[in-house]
Amino acid sequence: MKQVVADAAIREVKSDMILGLGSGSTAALMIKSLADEMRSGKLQNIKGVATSFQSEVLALELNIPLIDLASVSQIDLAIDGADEVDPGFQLIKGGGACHVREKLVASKADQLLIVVDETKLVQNLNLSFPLPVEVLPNAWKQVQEVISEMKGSSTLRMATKKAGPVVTDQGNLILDVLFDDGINNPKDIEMKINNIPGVLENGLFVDLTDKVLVGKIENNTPVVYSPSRAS
Ligand SMILES: O=C(CO)[C@H](O)[C@H](O)COP(=O)(O)O
Repeated sequence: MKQVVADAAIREVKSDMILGLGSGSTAALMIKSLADEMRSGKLQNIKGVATSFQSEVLALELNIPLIDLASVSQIDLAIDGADEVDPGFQLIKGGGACHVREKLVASKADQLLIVVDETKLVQNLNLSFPLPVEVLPNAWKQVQEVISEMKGSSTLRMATKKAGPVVTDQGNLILDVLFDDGINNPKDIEMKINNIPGVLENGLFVDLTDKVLVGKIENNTPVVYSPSRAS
């Protein structure tokens, strides 16, 4: 499912574009498909803007030319994965702890294209997938206390192949937050969390997404569709 949706995303790319290169497993497949199209000459003069150390390393390995976020005034198209997508195309991202740069790139892009498999579509955000919140290392406990006053329970994200917490590309920590009733007003929660001292950014992407491509299995065959945004 991820491969077909990654391939479908590349069909939206045109030569001479500056592209935001997302993070995560679906975005990684998209970056590989992009490299294939560039190698075959079907896409020319593409420049990528990485959203993470992961996408930067992959693009370098695949000889996709990169430019720094600070040196571009505008990005034509950003393609990225997501952890949850609601019917209004509001998102939770940051399962890979990359949401700070992902949001910077998405905000600078003319178009944000999200690539997911069907399991990521939800009616209400945050009922099962916790909202990632990037916090300064010495502020995590204090932020956790404020979030609990907002009726959110949070856990410090721990690394799996390192003792101790996950450290982001910016050198910060991640709190994964679940609200008792999920998130019904993403715009409000996004602002309230970002207003807590010590918070750098959270994984709510509000009113940024232009199009979603969804991969699903139909009659044992992976297919892609693009749902309409609910108003
Ligand atoms: O936001 C992200 C990383 O911070 C990813 O895009 C998100 O976690 C989806 O990843 P995957 O395609 O592996 O399911």
